[in-house]
Amino acid sequence: MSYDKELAAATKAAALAARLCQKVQKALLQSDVHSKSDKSPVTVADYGSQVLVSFALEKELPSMAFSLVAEEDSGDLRKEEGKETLQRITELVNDTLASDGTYDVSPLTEENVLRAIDNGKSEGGSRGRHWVLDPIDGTKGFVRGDQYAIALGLLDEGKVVLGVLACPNLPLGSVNSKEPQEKVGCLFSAQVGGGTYMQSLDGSSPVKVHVSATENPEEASLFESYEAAHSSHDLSSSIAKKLGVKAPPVRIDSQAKYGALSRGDGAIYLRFPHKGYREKIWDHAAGYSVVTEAGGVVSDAAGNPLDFSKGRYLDLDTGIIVTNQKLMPSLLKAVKESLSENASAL
Ligand SMILES: Nc1ncnc2c1ncn2[C@@H]1O[C@H](COP(=O)(O)O)[C@@H](O)[C@H]1OP(=O)(O)O
Ligand SMILES: [Mg+2]
Repeated sequence: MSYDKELAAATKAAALAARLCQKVQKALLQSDVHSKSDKSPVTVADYGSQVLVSFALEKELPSMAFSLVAEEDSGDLRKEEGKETLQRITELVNDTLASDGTYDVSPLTEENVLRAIDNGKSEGGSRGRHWVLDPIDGTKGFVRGDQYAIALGLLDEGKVVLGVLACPNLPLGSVNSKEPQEKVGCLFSAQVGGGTYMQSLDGSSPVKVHVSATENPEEASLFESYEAAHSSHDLSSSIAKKLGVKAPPVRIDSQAKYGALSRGDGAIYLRFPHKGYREKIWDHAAGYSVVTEAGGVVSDAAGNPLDFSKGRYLDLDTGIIVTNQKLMPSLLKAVKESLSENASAL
């Protein structure tokens, strides 16, 4: 089965949302120290991105039954204290739609905006089709001026069948390059059985990408979260040592890690959240599709495949590990040993 139409729609939707996020991040980084500590720009961009994805998907695929599992809901915006934020989101969404020019529509009202956000309330599950969206994945990176992603996947009968990752700050060349890179802004897209493609966010033609083919951990570079609060750096350091990985870990925010891995910038991604954290499907669905279609393998720490059919959360054994097919057996062995030796690292 082909998901060409859905993939084209998802690509348009994510690229449109990325424009809005870029606008907000630029203003945020130019603002003074006082307003940098203000959390509202990221809130406005988060909601705004969700509105544009929801709006664009409905416009592009009017005949598809619409279900969206997304991170934000409109509860806070419907309260008195959310009024000003709602106004700012509505303005930003309308500005982005007008400057983009793809959709010739009259400006959205605040009620349209609230409804578009609430489209994201679906619970997902193992039946039918569900879009899965993280409107800004990696909010900490977004605020710091680093990496973040707009991550959109599609589930069909509980399986991820396509994924799009818009990474506005990811260089088109390797993240390991020592040369300064002028071109930034990548969009990765994948559908089941169709491979993974990367294009520049400003619209170059897509090129097919593959994960690294290395069988030698000494040559492999390893990705992990920038934020130590999101994933145990101690545990990944112990795993890297066991495997014989030589290079220091590369720390990147968001699902941009999956994108960079899918084109072979690194060969391993380790994610070990601290005890009690529950992974959400929108934090992995798009990245999972992009990496697996590029030839990679994604599993939990026990080697089980990820199950996206259980609703908004992933039920996992401990962590998420990603690499190529050849390295997976030795990676799993190192993960199991390190987990039993360092259980307290989580
Ligand atoms: N305590 C936590 N442990 C693990 N992940 C977290 C935690 N808090 C937030 N996250 C989520 O981790 C993801 C990004 O992590 P990283 O950049 O480290 O890969 C984001 O989805 C982020 O949420 P959000 O999407 O709201 O930023
Ligand atoms: Mg996220």
